[in-house]
Amino acid sequence: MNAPGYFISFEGGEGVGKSTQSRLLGDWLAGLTGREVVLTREPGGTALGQELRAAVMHGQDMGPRAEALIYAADRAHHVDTLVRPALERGAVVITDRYLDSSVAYQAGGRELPAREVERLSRWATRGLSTDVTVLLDLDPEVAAERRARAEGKGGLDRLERAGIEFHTRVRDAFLQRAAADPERWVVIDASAPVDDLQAQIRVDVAARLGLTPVVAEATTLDETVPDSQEGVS
Ligand SMILES: Nc1ncnc2c1ncn2[C@@H]1O[C@H](COP(=O)(O)OP(=O)(O)OP(=O)(O)O)[C@@H](O)[C@H]1O
Ligand SMILES: Cc1cn([C@H]2C[C@H](O)[C@@H](COP(=O)(O)O)O2)c(=O)[nH]c1=O
Repeated sequence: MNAPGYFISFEGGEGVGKSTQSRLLGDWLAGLTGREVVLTREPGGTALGQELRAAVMHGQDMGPRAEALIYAADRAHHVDTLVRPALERGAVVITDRYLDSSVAYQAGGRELPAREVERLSRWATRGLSTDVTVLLDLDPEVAAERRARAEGKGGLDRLERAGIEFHTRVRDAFLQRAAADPERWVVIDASAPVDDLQAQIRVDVAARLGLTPVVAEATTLDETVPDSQEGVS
């Protein structure tokens, strides 16, 4: 565990519901734990990260190694300036994508060697791992339909343009990584409605972090019956 804080990531393809579920989980964990909750994302969780995001997703074409290095640079700066300081304050940090995205996209998708891609990110982050990673697993074609329906969605970015075979390799890479480390990963079938997914995510994340149902129940009771009203009939 990243004591004194908790570090949680959401992973999966584009449009699978990561930001929707991150927000809902953040609101719930703030109430449950009373801790500061920091919602962030990669790439683009910092001001420098937003510039790197624009370059890697909307800029000039580039080879897989340049792409991997830009994502790693974003991650290094994100961890140094935002994630680690927040964990040291005792916050719950929820990031929409982290290191596993690099292994899934740059190794699975772009077919760079997975060990090298992972080593690069471990070096960039000085070995900071998540406590829990939630994989929202969805058929890439279903996710693409969801994104197309989303209001205000512009044209496709560099990664979205990579094609169905690329996105199928990305999905398979996420599933393989999750299967290899079941203590860290929670795998959710993301085709269900938003509220059903959130209910399942809360149960699984609380269990992984050791936030037991007893704690959840006590929080609810405290909210329902404030101390000042105890004994009032
Ligand atoms: N369970 C769901 N069922 C149907 N639609 C959903 C579900 N969850 C999210 N959506 C919708 O799908 C779209 C993408 O959701 P969201 O932005 O949360 O996904 P994301 O994984 O963060 O996307 P991106 O990778 O593009 O940032 C939004 O329009 C959202 O309202
Ligand atoms: C962190 C990270 C991301 N990517 C890809 C995955 C997506 O195509 C975009 C990010 O956009 P989204 O709005 O968060 O879906 O970048 C990647 O290839 N490698 C990475 O390490």
